[in-house]
Amino acid sequence: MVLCPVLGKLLHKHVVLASASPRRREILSNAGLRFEVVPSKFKEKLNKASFPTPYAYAVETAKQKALEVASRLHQKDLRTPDVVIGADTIVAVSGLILEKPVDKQDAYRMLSRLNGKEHSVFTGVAIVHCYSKEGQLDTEVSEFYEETSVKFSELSEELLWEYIHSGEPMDKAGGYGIQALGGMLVEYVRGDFLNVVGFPLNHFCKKLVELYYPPRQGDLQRARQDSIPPVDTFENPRDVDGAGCMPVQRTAGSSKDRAEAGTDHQAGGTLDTDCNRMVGPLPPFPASLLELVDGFKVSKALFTACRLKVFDVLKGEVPQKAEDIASIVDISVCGAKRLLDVCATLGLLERSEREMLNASIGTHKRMIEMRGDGQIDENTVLEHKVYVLCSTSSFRRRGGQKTPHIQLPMEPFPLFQNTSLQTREDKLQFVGAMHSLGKLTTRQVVTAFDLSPFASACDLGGCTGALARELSRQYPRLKVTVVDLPDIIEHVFCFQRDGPEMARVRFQAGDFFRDSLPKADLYILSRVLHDWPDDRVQGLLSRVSSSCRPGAGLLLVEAIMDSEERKPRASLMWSLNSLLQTGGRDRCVADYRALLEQHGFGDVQEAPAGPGLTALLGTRVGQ
Ligand SMILES: Cc1cn([C@@H]2O[C@H](COP(=O)(O)OP(=O)(O)OP(=O)(O)O)[C@@H](O)[C@H]2O)c(=O)[nH]c1=O
Repeated sequence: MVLCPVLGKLLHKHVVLASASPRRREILSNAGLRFEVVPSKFKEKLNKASFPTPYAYAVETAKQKALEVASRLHQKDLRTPDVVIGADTIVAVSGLILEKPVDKQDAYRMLSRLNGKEHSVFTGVAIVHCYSKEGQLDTEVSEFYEETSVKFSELSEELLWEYIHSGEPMDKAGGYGIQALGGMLVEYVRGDFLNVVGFPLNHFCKKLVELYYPPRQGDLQRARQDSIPPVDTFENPRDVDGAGCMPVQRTAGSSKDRAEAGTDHQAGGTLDTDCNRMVGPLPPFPASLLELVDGFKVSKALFTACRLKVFDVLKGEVPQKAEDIASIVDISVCGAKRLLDVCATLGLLERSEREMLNASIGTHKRMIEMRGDGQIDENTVLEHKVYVLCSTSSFRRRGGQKTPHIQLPMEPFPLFQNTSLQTREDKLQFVGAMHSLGKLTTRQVVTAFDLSPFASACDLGGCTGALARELSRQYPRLKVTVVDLPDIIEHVFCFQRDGPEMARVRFQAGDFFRDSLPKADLYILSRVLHDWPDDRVQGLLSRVSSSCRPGAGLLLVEAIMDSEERKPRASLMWSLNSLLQTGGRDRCVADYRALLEQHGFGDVQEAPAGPGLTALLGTRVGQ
């Protein structure tokens, strides 16, 4: 159903309907929108004569209603909503604007004017997005109106009075309610019926599409004027979590469990009767695609090594140590080791013991240097933000000091403070990339161990909830809390479609280094620790450990290197990446085991968790 994802955009937002109209409430809740009702106190007394058209008046009134509620909630209750919806319905006939009648005589005057004539019903709507910036309310208002033509039959005086005495006209614009007794007065309607009732739902959905899925150039030509455009700009609906399309072959589980697990009509595979988990074929892992995606990092590493003149340093026959190379080319030892590791894996350098030898790239070096030396516009050729980060300067010591480690801002993870992730589009692209990457291995990660003994889980740094959704799907009794930075949680609605399994998933915006952690039986740190240097990892694990009761679990998932000698290329590239972005580093299994044990987790088990990933599960021992 195409409309669902549009309203789904508001799913994880605090939406307020600034209206006392029971009709508006019904129309929107019937459509599946979740919202709070806070009637507006704005007095509908704008000077009608000052508006060029009746609909301009309705739109302005709708806007003022919504803004009044937004600022009241912000000031008094200190709970700034994300979105406030305001609406105003008026009837326009022969240049006159009719609102709600003040008494029966007024209703009679209105109905008499409409008698036997065609009139217009306008509803103005304002969608106000609210942001709290340093205690101040900031708003972005989107507004529109819808017009519907309504024709009344010739009605007798007796009928009009009978209708007025029914009481129905009193709280309705123009003095009638088309959805009830007033329907008998109407000969025909041209346009959106719900617009007359009080809320133009169809236009509202189109507006949301416009706001949340701005059309791309090509789409504009394809989209028909009167249609709701396709809404899968971010993801193909088939690809949206919970929208798997393989038929279910069920072997066990009550219908309640199935409903809770969201397996009906949705996920592929079968239920494993032992632990209620879904089993079944996994989609193929796009290894070669990922290699292509990472291709730019490989060439960037090569260019960087060229520009730093690493190959010149190594052109003699004498092998050199990473420490010496670092000193000659003036980069940190840590950065040099990783860069040299990558070069060795790429066959650009030969390694002997802990030293490096030049390989045979000499004759091609000029060409490589030219390509890597400003001839390519990094921003235009490869619009990947990490690419820009991987510049030579990132490897250089800051301020000429001999620091043992590259210094980068790390308080907190500078995700959206990063200059390359400033616009909403950039952020969405980044969060989308993390979401898609995470989704590739969620099934393997959550089934690496049987997690059914746990009743609650907390996925720290769980991003858009891809893993949480799979956990909930696989373990129908598990309640999952996802903790991530507000900048990420804000975008969850773009990537998560509502579904039964999401009913047991909760999102908590916060910084896991600082804010208190939710209580849970199982904590998960999936592909988190490699992003951080040792002191931060120690701090985080100690916080997790003190939140755990004895018997609680800690699941670590990482692209763990086999050993110092056998490092898969992907791990090395990630290692370089996390060094440049957050100062993190890769660790081997023994390192992670030691970390778990040091923080009170025993009985550490190890299992593969998808291509290149290893999962470690430790159990908190008694204090
Ligand atoms: C023509 C027509 C109107 N209405 C109702 O008329 C009120 C308009 O007044 P409003 O000022 O836009 O809204 P309100 O009810 O005062 O609520 P609020 O949004 O708080 O100002 C709304 O209720 C509408 O449904 C019907 O129920 N059926 C109809 O056929």
